[in-house]
Amino acid sequence: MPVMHLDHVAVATPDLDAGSAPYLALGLHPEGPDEDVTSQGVRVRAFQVGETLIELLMPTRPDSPIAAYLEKRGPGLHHTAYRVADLDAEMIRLRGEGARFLNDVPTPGRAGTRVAFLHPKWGAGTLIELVEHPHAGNEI
Ligand SMILES: C[C@@H](C(=O)O)C(=O)SCCNC(=O)CCNC(=O)[C@H](O)C(C)(C)COP(=O)(O)OP(=O)(O)OC[C@H]1O[C@@H](n2cnc3c(N)ncnc32)[C@H](O)[C@@H]1OP(=O)(O)O
Ligand SMILES: [Co+2]
Repeated sequence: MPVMHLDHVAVATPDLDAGSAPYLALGLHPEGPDEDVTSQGVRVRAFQVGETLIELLMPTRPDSPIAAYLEKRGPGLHHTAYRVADLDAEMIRLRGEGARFLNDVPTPGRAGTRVAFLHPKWGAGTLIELVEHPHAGNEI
């Protein structure tokens, strides 16, 4: 089995600057400019830690899942995301294992990725995301 990589750990925050303070103090630097991911209603600021990113997520509209999360639970850890080579194949495989995806088909994520989310009940209390990065032969 190939080793699976932790793509990112996402943290919900009402304010990217306030949410950045601990990571800046730790000596991390933002990866490029903030990015709006309109399909999810979030603005993302990413900090690289080894092969993994810490992604701060701020809601950009009231119906954003992050707005709902902040309302219910306040700022904090929101999800973990795992890198897969072929998201469509992985969704079919996991559905065969009884997995419950929140989206029927992959949706656009940050940095040209395609992503899919699994229900927190299936994730034993945590929201899990799968991420496919663009690669050769996969560009539109
Ligand atoms: C930018 C992109 C990228 O990576 O590139 C992103 O990540 S965008 C990241 C933002 N996008 C997303 O999160 C999209 C997928 N998320 C969603 O569809 C939603 O947020 C849900 C996960 C379905 C939760 O919505 P909502 O709370 O309205 O649904 P619900 O009331 O049915 O929740 C079901 C149960 O899951 C719990 N729950 C909700 N959010 C949770 C979370 N983040 N971690 C752990 N548990 C969570 C609720 O408290 C509830 O538990 P109880 O039943 O025990 O009360
Ligand atoms: Co994510």
